[in-house]
Amino acid sequence: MDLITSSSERHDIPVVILAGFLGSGKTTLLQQWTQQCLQQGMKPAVIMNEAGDVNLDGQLLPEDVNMEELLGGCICCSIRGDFGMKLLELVQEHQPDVVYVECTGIAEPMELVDALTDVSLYAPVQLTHIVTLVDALQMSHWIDETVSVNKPSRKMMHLLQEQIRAANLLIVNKCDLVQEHDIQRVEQQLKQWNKETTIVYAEQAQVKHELWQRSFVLSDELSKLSAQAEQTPTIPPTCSCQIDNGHDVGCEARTHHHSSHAHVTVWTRALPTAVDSHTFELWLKGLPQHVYRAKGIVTFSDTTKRYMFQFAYRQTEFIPIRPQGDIDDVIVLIGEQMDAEQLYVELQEMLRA
Ligand SMILES: Nc1nc2c(ncn2[C@@H]2O[C@H](COP(=O)(O)OP(=O)(O)OP(=O)(O)O)[C@@H](O)[C@H]2O)c(=O)[nH]1
Repeated sequence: MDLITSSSERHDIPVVILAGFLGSGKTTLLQQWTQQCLQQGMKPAVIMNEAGDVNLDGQLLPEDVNMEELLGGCICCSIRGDFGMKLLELVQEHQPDVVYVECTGIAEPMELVDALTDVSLYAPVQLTHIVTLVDALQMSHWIDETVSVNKPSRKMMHLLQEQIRAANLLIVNKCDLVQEHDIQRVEQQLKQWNKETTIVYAEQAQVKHELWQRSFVLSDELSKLSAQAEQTPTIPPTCSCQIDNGHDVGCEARTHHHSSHAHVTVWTRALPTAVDSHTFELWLKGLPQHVYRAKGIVTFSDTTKRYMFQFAYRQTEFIPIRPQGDIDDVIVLIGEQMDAEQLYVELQEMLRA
C-alpha cells in the first residue's frame, strides 16, 4: 500500500474510539459492531487496550477480527507511543475497512487525538468518532446527592466528565437497570457537560454500527468540542502521570496516575486452583466500593467448567468460556485505595471455611 499520498487522493480508513468508564459496556458494543461489520462483508480491525496484563476482552470478539493488543498500561498516556505503532501495523498488514480502538475504562479519549493525527500524516486513517458509553445506573447514582453509597472519588468523577465531554456520540447503556426519571436526570447532566453531542439509549449496548457511519467528520466536531471544553468548568485535576508497579510471583499490581485518572490500581493475580462458585460470587459481591471493576477467568470446582467473570458497579456475570490460546485462570481488580492482597487473603479464607 502506498502510504504517502495526499489526503485528497487517498481513501481514509475510519478510526472509531470507544471510551467510557470501567464496565460501562465498551466490549459488549464492540462484540456487536465487529459482528455486524463481518456480516456485511466488511473487514473490521481492533486495537484492544487493557490496563491489566491479560487481554480478557479480546476473548469475547469473533476470531476472524484482526486485533492488536496493548496491555499493562493506558494508551492515552503511558503507552501512547505504542498505540501509533500498532495502528500503523494493523493498517499496513490488513487494510481494514474500519479500526475500532477500545480504550481502558480509565482513559481520557481526547488524549488520543494527537496520536491519531500524527499517524494520519503517513497512513490513510482518519479519526471519525469518539463514542463514549455511560452506565446509566452508575451515572444516576453518582450524580444523585441523596445517594451516599458507592460514590466515586473526586478524581474519578473528573475522569468520567472528561470521557463524556470528548464524545461526539454518547451511548447511555444499561437502561434496563434504571427508571425513566433516572434516565431524564442522567440526560440533563450529560447535556450540561456536553451540549453538542448526539445521545442514544441502549440495553446491552444494542446500537447499530451504521450510527457512526451516518454522522459527521470528526475534525470539525472535535474543534467545536475542544472550544466548548475550554469554556465548561471542570473539577480540577490534581496528580501527574506515572505508572508504579511492584509484583511477586503470579501477581502484578500497577498504580496508574494521570492528570485526571486518579491513583487507579490495577492488580492481576493468577488463580492456581479451581474455586467454589458460590463462595467466589459471595466474595465478588462483597468487594469494597472503591473496587470499581473486577474481571477474569476462573474454573469452578462444583461445575469443572471455566468461566469469564465480570463485576461492574456491583453487578456480576459469569459466562462459560473456552479461552482462545494459552490463558491461565486469573483475577483482575481495578480500583482506588484498595488493598488487593488483603482482599485475596479474604477470598482464600472464605474458600477454606
Ligand atoms: N444489565 C446490563 N448489563 C450490561 C449491559 N451492557 C453490558 N452489561 C454487562 O456489564 C459488564 C461490563 O461490560 P463490558 O462490555 O465488559 O464493559 P467495558 O466497558 O468493556 O468494561 P472495561 O473492560 O472495564 O472497560 C458485563 O458483565 C456486561 O455483560 C446492559 O445494558 N445491561
